[in-house]
Amino acid sequence: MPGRRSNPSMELKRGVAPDAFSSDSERGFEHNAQLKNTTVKHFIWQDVTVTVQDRATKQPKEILENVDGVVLAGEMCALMGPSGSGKTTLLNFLARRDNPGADATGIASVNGDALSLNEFRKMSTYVEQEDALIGSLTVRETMNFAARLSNPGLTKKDRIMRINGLIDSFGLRKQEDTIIGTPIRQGISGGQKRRVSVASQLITAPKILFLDEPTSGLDSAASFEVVSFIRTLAKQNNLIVIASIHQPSTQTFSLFDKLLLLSAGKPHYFGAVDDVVPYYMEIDHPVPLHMNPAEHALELTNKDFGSDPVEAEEELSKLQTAWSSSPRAEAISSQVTSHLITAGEGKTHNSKTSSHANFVAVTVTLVHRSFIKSYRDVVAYGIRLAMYSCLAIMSGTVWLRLSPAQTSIQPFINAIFFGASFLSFMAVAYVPSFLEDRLTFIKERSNGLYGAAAFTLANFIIGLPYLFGIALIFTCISYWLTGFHNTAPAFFTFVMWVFLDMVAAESLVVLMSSIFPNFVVALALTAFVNGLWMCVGGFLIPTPLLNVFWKYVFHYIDYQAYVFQGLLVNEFADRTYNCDQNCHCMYTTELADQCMISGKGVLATFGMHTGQTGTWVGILIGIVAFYRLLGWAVLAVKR
Ligand SMILES: Nc1ncnc2c1ncn2[C@@H]1O[C@H](COP(=O)(O)OP(=O)(O)OP(=O)(O)O)[C@@H](O)[C@H]1O
Repeated sequence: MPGRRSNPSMELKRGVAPDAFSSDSERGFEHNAQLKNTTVKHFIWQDVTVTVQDRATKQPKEILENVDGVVLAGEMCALMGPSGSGKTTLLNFLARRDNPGADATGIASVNGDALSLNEFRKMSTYVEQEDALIGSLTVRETMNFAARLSNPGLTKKDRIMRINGLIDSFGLRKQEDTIIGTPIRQGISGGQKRRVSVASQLITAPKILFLDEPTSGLDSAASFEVVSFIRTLAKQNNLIVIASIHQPSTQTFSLFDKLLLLSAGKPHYFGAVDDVVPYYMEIDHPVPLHMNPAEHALELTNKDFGSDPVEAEEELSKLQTAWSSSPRAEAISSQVTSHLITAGEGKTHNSKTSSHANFVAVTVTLVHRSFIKSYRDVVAYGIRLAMYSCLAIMSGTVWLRLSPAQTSIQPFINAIFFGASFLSFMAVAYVPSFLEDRLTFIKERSNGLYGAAAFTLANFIIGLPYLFGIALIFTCISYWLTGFHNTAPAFFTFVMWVFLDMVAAESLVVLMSSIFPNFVVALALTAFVNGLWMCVGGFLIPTPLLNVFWKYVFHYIDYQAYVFQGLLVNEFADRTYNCDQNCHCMYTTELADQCMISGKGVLATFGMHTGQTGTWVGILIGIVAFYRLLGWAVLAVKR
């Protein structure tokens, strides 16, 4: 119907919910058949109580007390309450997400069934408050990767159909090829980002949708728009939506069907949004004329800023008693109980068609996604490539065209040490990029998309070609400028050592940032550890002189030491250097009578011998594997 096509955002600004103005075909719902919920009739929770240990008194403290609720298919329920009232705690309980340090009791059931976590995860999804989107991907790519990660078994045709349906349903057609946005590249708006977040979670066709503050950070027009799109989809497909929400405008509030109002962990209202005004009338706290009922409810339950805390506490207690003793609360309680009793007649069956995420397919998808990110996002590798190129030019021009004379021996050694340790040191530039990827991983793992193994493997694989490229460019620039051993095998051996050095340095960054996922801490500790490796690596103090503690505890596990040794052997093993005109030799070797110094003799002063390159490469690969495996274990265990 081309004549009727309307611009959703314009309509929304005029305050019309999307379902009121556009047909299914216009908004892409004909592609969304898979979203239809035909199995889940209701979602119920009863007597939900969550206890934590009070930090001050060390006594158990209830942060949620006997909360009940029921949401039927096609309904949207808002969780509201002042800050700290327990909204997130309840949402986490309902969505069966971990809340470390909290003990929870109560029932949360789908059609009255106690589903296994696996079954429940398949039919529900949780959209976090903060968007876990990758800034350098376009809207369509984001949806595509979400589909591939959550449902690797889906055919390409089905995947494209689902994506098209959701892109249309969420009014993102015009932005489908726009990137989400990075700190240096403008992308889509905040409201559109929220829509992409929700849409990408819906690709798994969940029947129950949990949203943690879907409108946070948005202005009221954008909030209304986001909630409208969700409502339309929920109504069209009979989905259950439960969303915590802060201070909705009257318009946004009216898009919800039900409200659960909490204060200090206790219920203050549960029921239809339309009944909020009558309820407050019944308890003698009528909503003032022209006032937003949501605002009124929040004002009554928020006593944080009252002048008299004791009076405020009493007032709150009266309001809570008014609710718990009201016939409405009783009706809800019996409705919940009756739903639970009648359950079991029609057991829930998971209608989702997705197969279990296949490890190889998921890893390939993650590598593909990281690849796009790595070439579009200069922070990931672009800046580092530029930095290492500058470093190579600097190193090559500082140690410029060293002659094969004995006076060049020390500068050669210095150039090797500088190259090996500074390259390792500068790997800290990878910390921000890894922390960003880790955050995406944490959020996607919480939604059951993939685990630490796939993430670790993909992260390792995607780094290799870039690190090899950096090693090659660094060597190409600096190798001949400095005048290192001029043979092809020596050149490629140099590339290999620089590459292995960078792989090990990046693995260390991954390990440190996994243990301490904080930018400053990870950066400081990685720099500290690299500083330690520099000290005990054999250059600043020859290994034979290093005291036993540092030698036996750290030197042998120092990846920089193997790189330094490898590069020294590569440079000196097959070269000779001229002594001065008077045949005074700085190093006495077997070639002294020819007024020359053998490179092997130089190595001997460092306590090094040739013929061990293979062993050192093996050890270095072992260290890389150790860092990566430990990093994987940390990610797997730490939640
Ligand atoms: N694991 C925990 N250990 C100790 N206290 C906790 C824990 N989880 C939540 N709390 C406390 O319980 C209370 C409710 O927290 P919750 O995050 O659910 O509130 P909220 O309504 O979502 O708040 P906001 O709107 O500010 O996000 C807060 O006082 C919080 O500090």
